[in-house]
Amino acid sequence: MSTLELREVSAGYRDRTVVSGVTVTAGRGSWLAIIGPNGAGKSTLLKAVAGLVQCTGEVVLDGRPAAGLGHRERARAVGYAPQSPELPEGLTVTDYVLLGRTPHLGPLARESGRDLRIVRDALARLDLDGLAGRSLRTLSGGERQRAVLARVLAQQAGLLLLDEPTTGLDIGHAQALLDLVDRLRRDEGVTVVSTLHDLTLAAQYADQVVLVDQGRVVAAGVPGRVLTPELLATHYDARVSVLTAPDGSPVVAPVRREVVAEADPVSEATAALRPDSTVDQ
Ligand SMILES: Nc1ncnc2c1ncn2[C@@H]1O[C@H](COP(=O)(O)OP(=O)(O)OP(=O)(O)O)[C@@H](O)[C@H]1O
Repeated sequence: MSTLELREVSAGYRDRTVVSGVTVTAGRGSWLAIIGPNGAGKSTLLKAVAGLVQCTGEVVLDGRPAAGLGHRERARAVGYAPQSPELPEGLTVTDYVLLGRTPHLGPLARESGRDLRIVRDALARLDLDGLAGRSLRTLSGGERQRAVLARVLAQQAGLLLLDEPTTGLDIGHAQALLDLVDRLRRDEGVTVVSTLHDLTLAAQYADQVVLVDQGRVVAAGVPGRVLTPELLATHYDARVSVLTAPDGSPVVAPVRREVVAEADPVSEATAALRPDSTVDQ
């Protein structure tokens, strides 16, 4: 299982750097949540760890520079679930989840009984056994999202990179998924790095939160240190209160802008026409 260290990692696209100088460590079995406003560079940072965008600095897995790992070795070590995956056409859910076993297959690339058992287990864990034979194309958004996560689980990597894993999931499936990932890290020491827009969920599941704005880490630490009304106002331009859940974790509650009642000329005119609107002198 994996410890992840990022040392001064910068990454981007063509000539544009969108992540700059990120240094952070996620210990074995820990959960690191990357938060930040839209376009801050969260997905790009995950892609840099997955080896999908060019980056400078060092990505170190269990003390070994990831750049030195072969393609299959890196795929066995790192499971990545993108935010908006492009799903291959014409595959059933089972065939798709089997793709997660690709880095483990032998030279003849035939899956074994063990691979099939792992796939069935991943499908069951994500409540997909009833959809195993369905074409991917016919799944709802939330079902597709769960299929993507089942593929990543079937990969059995020591480091999971989950980009907005609860997108499109109802609250029950979102909780079930985060609970499942939480069990994996507690029972099997899997290390989790996820982006999460739901800051309350980030506070509940992550033991370390990193706030990224314009590609740079602007705050990091335990959820209670990072999820403050001041930091969220500065970096998200958001009005929030931070409450405390019964288990002591922070709950980030948006605060609606106060609506100042304005005189409504149309209702005033209508009221004036009603017979009972005349005021006794
Ligand atoms: N393939 C790409 N080519 C060029 N620029 C890109 C590409 N992908 C992302 N960007 C740009 O990089 C910046 C960071 O994008 P990124 O997707 O990492 O942000 P994010 O924090 O994950 O945002 P969100 O919360 O909206 O998902 C954005 O300005 C985005 O437009």
